[in-house]
Amino acid sequence: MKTYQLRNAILDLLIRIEKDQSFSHLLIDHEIKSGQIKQKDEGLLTEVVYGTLQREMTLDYYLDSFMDSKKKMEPWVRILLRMSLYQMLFLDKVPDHAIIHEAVEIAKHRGHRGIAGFVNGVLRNVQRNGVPDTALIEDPVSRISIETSHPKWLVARWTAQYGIETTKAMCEANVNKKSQSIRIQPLKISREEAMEILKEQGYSVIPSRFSSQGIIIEKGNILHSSLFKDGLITIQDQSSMLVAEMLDAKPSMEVLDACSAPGGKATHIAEKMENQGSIKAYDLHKKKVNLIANKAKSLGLTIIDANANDARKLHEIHAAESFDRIVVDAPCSGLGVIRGKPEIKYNKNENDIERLSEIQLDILERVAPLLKKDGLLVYSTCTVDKQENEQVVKSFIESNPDFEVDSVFFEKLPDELKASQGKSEFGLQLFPQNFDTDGFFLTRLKRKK
Ligand SMILES: C[S@@+](CC[C@H](N)C(=O)[O-])C[C@H]1O[C@@H](n2cnc3c(N)ncnc32)[C@H](O)[C@@H]1O
Repeated sequence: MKTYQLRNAILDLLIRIEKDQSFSHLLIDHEIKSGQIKQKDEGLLTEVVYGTLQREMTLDYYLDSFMDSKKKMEPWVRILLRMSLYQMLFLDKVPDHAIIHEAVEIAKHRGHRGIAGFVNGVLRNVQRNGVPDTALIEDPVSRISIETSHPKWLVARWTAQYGIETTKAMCEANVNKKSQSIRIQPLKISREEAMEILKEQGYSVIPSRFSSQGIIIEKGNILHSSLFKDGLITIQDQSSMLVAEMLDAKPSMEVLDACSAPGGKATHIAEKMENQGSIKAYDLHKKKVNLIANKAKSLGLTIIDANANDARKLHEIHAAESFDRIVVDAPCSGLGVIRGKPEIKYNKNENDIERLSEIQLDILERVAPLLKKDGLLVYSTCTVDKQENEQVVKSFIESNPDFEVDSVFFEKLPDELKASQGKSEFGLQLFPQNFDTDGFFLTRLKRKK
């Protein structure tokens, strides 16, 4: 694919993401799987699409200093300017003059000579004069907001919860790359064998410190590995692997996964149970239930029974005290996975957090009676917001005195997490800046005897 066509494809993707409010990672995966993009171009496509989205507010701040903000502009022209500027400022793969030349060509074909001239003018201006110095923004919250492209309300909220230094580190981590991680299917392959094969296939890999099944991919796109195609591994963030590690489900146990799709944690738990016992997996959305069944099938796991249902209604079909283990991997704002899904930071608001925290508590309250006495329940989210995490657990414990945060949970954590900044009496908060993981919260509750 010529670079001009590649950049046109990138522009198309960015336009679709903005117009349809689509998830970037799904569209990128779809584009790559469509076979339209050469393997050698995948890296650049992914980098420019993610990078442009990640840095959108910063790029707009720069662009607005070169343009009359009242000038009406078609949305695709701004997106073209953003992606060109992103490449000029944050990538050193292509010289500026080539980036500007291609942007002008695209503008000419999509629009007309006038637009091409405008695009040329703005980008040449940046090339000549550089961009404004954000260090001059005095208010620290506004500065972090512009420099790391996070909405101001979010920076202010995190600052109130964690302080300015942690917030700055978190926002900076969110605009930088994270390594991919995978989990082996231990009933089919050992971690050592998988790592050997991956090295032979040209990947750079290291073992995860958080799960004996985890491998971190430092270089290479795992979607192309035969291990993935053969169902020997599954893609999962290291933080998510902690859920099954901490659930401590044994073969032959009865397990409930109340919010299960697409089945990342349910399949991990089934592997830990050596595919013996039973896992009842539910998700509110019917069409997502297939994802659980397909994932289980591809990994050769048969103990997962996946069905559509509302976690808040499971007491209608399951008797009280019928499960040894329960997982509530709750629907959440996703503010911990901004690195992989940058649109989240622009689309979510404080009302969403409020609404979600009520749903999370409701799910916990309704599912909890299904746990046997002395049983364990893991509550987790992929967000860093205290209201969805610590606050939910605190409220739950206050109104359910037969449950307590299990002290053994803290003893079982990997050593470096035991001493980590995110530990509190309610559980463990992982931040994206600390261990190359997603932002993730988990805790383990025990039902007293
Ligand atoms: C964080 S995701 C779960 C991820 C999954 N545990 C995994 O590891 O692959 C939360 C899931 O909860 C589902 N959900 C939302 N509200 C629900 C409800 N009231 N009952 C059951 N599932 C719900 C969503 O459809 C979503 O798939």
